[in-house]
Amino acid sequence: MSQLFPNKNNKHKTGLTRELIDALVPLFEEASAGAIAVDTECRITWLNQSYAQLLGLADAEGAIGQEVGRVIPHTRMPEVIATGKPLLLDIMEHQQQQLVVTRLPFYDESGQIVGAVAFVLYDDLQPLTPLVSKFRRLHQDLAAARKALASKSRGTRYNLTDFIGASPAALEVKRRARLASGRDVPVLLLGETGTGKEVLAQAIHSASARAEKAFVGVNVAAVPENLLEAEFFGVAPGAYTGADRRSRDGKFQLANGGTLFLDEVGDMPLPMQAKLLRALQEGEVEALGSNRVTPVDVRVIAATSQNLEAMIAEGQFRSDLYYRLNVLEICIPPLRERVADLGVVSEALLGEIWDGHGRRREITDSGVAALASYHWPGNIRELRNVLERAMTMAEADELLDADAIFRVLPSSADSQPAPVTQAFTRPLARVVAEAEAEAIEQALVACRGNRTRAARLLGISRSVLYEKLAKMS
Ligand SMILES: Nc1ncnc2c1ncn2[C@@H]1O[C@H](COP(=O)(O)OP(=O)(O)OP(=O)(O)O)[C@@H](O)[C@H]1O
Repeated sequence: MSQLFPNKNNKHKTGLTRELIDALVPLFEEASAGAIAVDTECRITWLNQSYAQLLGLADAEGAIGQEVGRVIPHTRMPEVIATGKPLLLDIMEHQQQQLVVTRLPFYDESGQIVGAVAFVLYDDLQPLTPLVSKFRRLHQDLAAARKALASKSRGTRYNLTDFIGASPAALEVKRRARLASGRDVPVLLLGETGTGKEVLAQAIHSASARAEKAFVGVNVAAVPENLLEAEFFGVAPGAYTGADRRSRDGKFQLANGGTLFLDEVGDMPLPMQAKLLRALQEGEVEALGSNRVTPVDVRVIAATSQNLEAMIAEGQFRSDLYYRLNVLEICIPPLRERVADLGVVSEALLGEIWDGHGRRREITDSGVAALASYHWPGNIRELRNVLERAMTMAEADELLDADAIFRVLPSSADSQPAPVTQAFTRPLARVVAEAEAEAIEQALVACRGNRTRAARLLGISRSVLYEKLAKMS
């Protein structure tokens, strides 16, 4: 006697009997838009007339004995036969129409699969539109949430396109960052505060072979000296007496397989420098209070705004650690040295700020020129604050022009670069080169980075401008 469910070991007395099937199949057949049955070799044993019509067949008889995949290319009947499991609700494409199908396996009394039957429940998805679009929306939300979660668990928010800038200096930074992504070597990022060292570290990780693994950042300057070792190498269970006897992973273990970002590495005390060097040389760490070493595989990206070479000369930084960290060095220039980028960076930042505030603002050329008059000791972080203040202070729909910028710009007295202590007389070629570089930068600012317009303004050809820019970088 055939059944719709297996009856192995006689445990399930509820398998559908032939009588029930005989009663149910006509009911289903009548209610559905088509019905089909196949044997264990996936050959069609039965096909009703309405399904034959739906499939565009001249008659049902002609399909009997044929392999089901030849008649219905997207069928999943072979899967039902292979797994013995029903597919209760599925959407199947057939000649550009979508059919809602239910497929059930058929068993004999001994629990052997003998075939499968399928019913087309709907051949018109119109009535299901609200359900289907809700499903699609939920699906999209799920995919977006998964993506956000994955990048959060990896600890990164930025990739290389987030490092804004098109000046020769910025392009060189990006070129070196791309190089760093392709090589699994330590990187040292040098730059003043707010120049984007963390942005770049994350971008390098995101474009590297370790991208799917963790990016773990630690700001050395922010961790009290006596906690640094535990922070880096973790704590074994029971290492401390008192309340917290549990073990805790250190940043090295958390970053295993991925990237460890050591921000403000110049602030690391000498004893900790020795321990870090050992961990990097040996590729293993020992948790505090443990006598076991654990192998770790981390790629280190270190960053500092300090002059490490001067610190080495003063005995404040270990030269062996410096050479270990500085396999590939990337110097990020301060904003005042790439004023040609002020326009594009401001526009990008205004876009970001706008996302948070709901009001879009544009900056005018005179606004950008006003920004160029400032020295930007806090670099892009400071520029962001200034633009945010300018946006808040501006009248509704007011463009950010020079007036709007000067209203919020710190006074230039606070920001003048340190006086240059140079001999007054300098070689003429140098003076000319500096004047030329200044003229080019001013033209680029005036034209908001548009090189064709800048070249026209300078009265030189575009190719000569490119040549000069390449020499300047
Ligand atoms: N080139 C850039 N393009 C776009 N945004 C940038 C860029 N550089 C920095 N920023 C923005 O400026 C802020 C500071 O960047 P980040 O934290 O990477 O700087 P940092 O050099 O690591 O600073 P610090 O040394 O103070 O930690 C962030 O909001 C970042 O998004």
